[in-house]
Amino acid sequence: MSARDVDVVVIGLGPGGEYAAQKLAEAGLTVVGVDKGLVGGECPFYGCIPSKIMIRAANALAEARRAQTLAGQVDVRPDWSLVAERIDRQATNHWDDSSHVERLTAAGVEILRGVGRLDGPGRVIVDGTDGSRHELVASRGVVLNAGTMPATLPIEGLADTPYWTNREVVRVSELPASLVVIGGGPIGCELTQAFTRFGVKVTLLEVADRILGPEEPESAEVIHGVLTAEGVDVRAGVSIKRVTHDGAFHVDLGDEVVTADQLLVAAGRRTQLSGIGLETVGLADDLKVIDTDERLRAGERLWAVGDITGKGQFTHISMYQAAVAVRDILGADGPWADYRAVSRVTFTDPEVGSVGMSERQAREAGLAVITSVAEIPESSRGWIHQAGNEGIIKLVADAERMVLVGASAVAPSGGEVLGLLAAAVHAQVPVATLRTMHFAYPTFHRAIEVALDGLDS
Ligand SMILES: Cc1cc2nc3c(=O)[nH]c(=O)nc-3n(C[C@H](O)[C@H](O)[C@H](O)COP(=O)(O)OP(=O)(O)OC[C@H]3O[C@@H](n4cnc5c(N)ncnc54)[C@H](O)[C@@H]3O)c2cc1C
Ligand SMILES: NC(=O)c1ccc[n+]([C@@H]2O[C@H](COP(=O)([O-])OP(=O)(O)OC[C@H]3O[C@@H](n4cnc5c(N)ncnc54)[C@H](O)[C@@H]3O)[C@@H](O)[C@H]2O)c1
Repeated sequence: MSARDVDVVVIGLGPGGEYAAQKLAEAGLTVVGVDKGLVGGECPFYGCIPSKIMIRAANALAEARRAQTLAGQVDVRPDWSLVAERIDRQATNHWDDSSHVERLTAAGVEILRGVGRLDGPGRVIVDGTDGSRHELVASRGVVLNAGTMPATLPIEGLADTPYWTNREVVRVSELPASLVVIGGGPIGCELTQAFTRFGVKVTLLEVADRILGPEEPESAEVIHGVLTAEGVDVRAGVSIKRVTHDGAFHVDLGDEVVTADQLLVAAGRRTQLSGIGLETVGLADDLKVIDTDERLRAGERLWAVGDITGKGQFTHISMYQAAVAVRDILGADGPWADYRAVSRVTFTDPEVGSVGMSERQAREAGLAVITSVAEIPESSRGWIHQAGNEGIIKLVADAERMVLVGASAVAPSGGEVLGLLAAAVHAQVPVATLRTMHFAYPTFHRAIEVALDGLDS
């Protein structure tokens, strides 16, 4: 078969690949997008969107329960079928990617369904799911957006059990009475709280000495406390020896066995780069993460975007990087990638928003660090809010330049409060300037003013 000439091939149409393919086609380039699964990737079908629909519903239940202490009796009878139906019909269209395909096709992107692999600089072979085979030569180059899969854990017995990952949990139509969650990262914490609020008895197992390891210890402490108060059995520092299944799951912790109806493994992600032909473009064939420069270039006529770049496994990172790669491919003059002020939100309640460096990272970077923490319940808005007012604002400043290099906002709508702090870190606004701001009364973000005051002490 003779190779076909195109301008760009995008392998993997997750959020970043989808964005790049659409923008490049709209700019007039000949673009072929390749995906072996659902066009749109993890976020719309198995990640952000379905999980946030669960969380929205679970938070509505929590607010209804809080109403009892603030406003009067409420009869709360959770009904998961509303959540399952919303995910199935509204969010994923029964896990059908037609709307994503139509959007790309309308922009002029040709979609090939199948496995794509590199076959030299600018060259791609696609083994189509329909048995077809395509050889493509991309004159501008290839954008790689191969994304991640749930990590598999080498725990004895686990692989022989029908455990859930994020792929299965988004399809749950009936809730179990009890659930063990392995992994206290964002997925584990978000889903633990959502299921708990729907009445599931959840045990959360974390191997590290605390949940939400990369976040500030103060943030993790708030979430640990909230989950525990809601009835979750949170165990940090555990070592799982073995898992068995006989209708129920039995998780052996050495000195104790935890039993539940279902098991969710949310212990990180793994890239899927083996067999993708990295060695044909001069890269090692066993890479777990692909190194990129500030233009997202990974090699000759090769750009890499998204989870595979190791710069943060977030939809907004993937799309940010895709925009940078598109600028480079179209010959623009930047701006190029800058990761100083990456923001992220774990959508527990309270939400954990953070931006830039943690205190630990700032110290490890050798900065002259000063920090300050303000308590949300002690703010006027926190006091008014009462039930569900847990949270903190933590600021991390470089004392030499007196600018914020990192911050956390753990609060009701903490992800929204974070916006102000993200702008401050991104634009390196002097602390002195932030202190002259008007902080509307009584908002949650007004607690930032208190934390700014604390930076002197
Ligand atoms: C439960 C959960 C909740 C999450 N919540 C959030 C959130 O709230 N906010 C947030 O920012 N992020 C969230 N994330 C993370 C987010 O989903 C990912 O960071 C995001 O999808 C970006 O991934 P990506 O662009 O690298 O590619 P992915 O979305 O992983 O997509 C990669 C695509 O590449 C395809 N592919 C792979 N290899 C090949 C190949 N060789 N040939 C052809 N196709 C291939 C796959 O089929 C897939 O469609 C969540 C993730 C999970 C699992
Ligand atoms: N709101 C968001 O933006 C959001 C939500 C969910 C996921 N995500 C993205 O998806 C990624 C994957 O999420 P995740 O929570 O699966 O991964 P993670 O890597 O962030 O956390 C996994 C957790 O599992 C623990 N773990 C690993 N092995 C274990 C074992 N054997 N026993 C017990 N605990 C174990 C780790 O110590 C860690 O705390 C995240 O890093 C994040 O970037 C983002």
